[in-house]
Amino acid sequence: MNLDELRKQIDSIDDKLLELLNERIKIVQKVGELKHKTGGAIYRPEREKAIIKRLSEQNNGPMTEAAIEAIFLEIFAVARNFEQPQKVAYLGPEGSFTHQAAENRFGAMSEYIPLHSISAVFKAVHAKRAKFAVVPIENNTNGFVGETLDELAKTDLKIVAELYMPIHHSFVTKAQKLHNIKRIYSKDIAFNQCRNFLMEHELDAIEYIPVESTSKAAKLASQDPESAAICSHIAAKLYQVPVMFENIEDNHKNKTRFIILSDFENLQSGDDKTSILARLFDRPGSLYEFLQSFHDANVNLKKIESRPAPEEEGFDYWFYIDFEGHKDDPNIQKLFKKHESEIKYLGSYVKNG
Ligand SMILES: C=C(O[C@@H]1C=C(C(=O)O)C=C[C@H]1O)C(=O)O
Repeated sequence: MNLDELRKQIDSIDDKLLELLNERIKIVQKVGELKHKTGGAIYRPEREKAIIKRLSEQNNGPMTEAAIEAIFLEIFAVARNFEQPQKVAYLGPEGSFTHQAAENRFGAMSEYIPLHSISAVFKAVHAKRAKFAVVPIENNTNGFVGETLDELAKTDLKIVAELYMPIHHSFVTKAQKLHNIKRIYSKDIAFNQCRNFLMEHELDAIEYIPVESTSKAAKLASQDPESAAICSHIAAKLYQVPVMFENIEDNHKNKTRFIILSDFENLQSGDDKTSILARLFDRPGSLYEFLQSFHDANVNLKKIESRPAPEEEGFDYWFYIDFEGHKDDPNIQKLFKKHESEIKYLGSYVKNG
């Protein structure tokens, strides 16, 4: 078959796909009307997860599970906007890794509000200027993000989803040759994460200019042809600076975990994670006794991080804890009842890593 014939076949499949997508959206709109009457949440990650799982199980290829997920996450994100326009606040600026994480879940059609600090992102959702907040919570090289933990201690918003994103850095420049570059813009952390690359390319002797974000670095590099930036792919695209080298980070397993918060709670998906803050008395054995209850309830702990409670008197600590299961699981309900006065519930959400 020749190219024209093959393309004709593609066109006719696209016609059918479009018709089916329109039919799907019409039904989604009816779901939206029902939710509007009952006050139900528009974003239902546990339902989306179930759809992807069902499709992946019956899939005969050549589409992979990752391909199914990529396409359907965008379909869901578009669909939600037909139930109600979706506004998403995230830690900016535009082109940041958090922006990438937000677009992964909320797609091309949602409205995005970049904000300059994590606390501003929380505030925007409290003030109902946005429905969702997207912020980083931890990175496998740099640890927990303190400002996010502090905001979690104060907020009534709930974590409704998590996602892990590989953090890749690109070396971008308008210069034609490496030896024409006189300075490099980036964020402190990013310079650190790319040390080997900088040394190997003999770029360790030129000027490094740290700026507050990697996307600002890309912007500066777009205005200065004798410079380069270390930034994300999305920032390079945004400011139209050519990529000279990709994936220049020392640790290719560099990953950041992001959380999405909103003003509703998820139902059980069967494969959930729950996050809490536990405020424990400053006395011997209090953490041990608290964790013993998790063991007794057969709950698998995933993470624990201590944090001084800033507004409390004395030396009380908050412990941020992630564990497997959902708030409505009977064993976890029992555990919550037993430790009611010590626990601040932060949310149950589909486990993603
Ligand atoms: C249509 C719904 O609303 C949203 C859109 C979905 C979809 O496009 O299938 C799935 C879950 C929700 O995030 C629903 O809740 O079923």
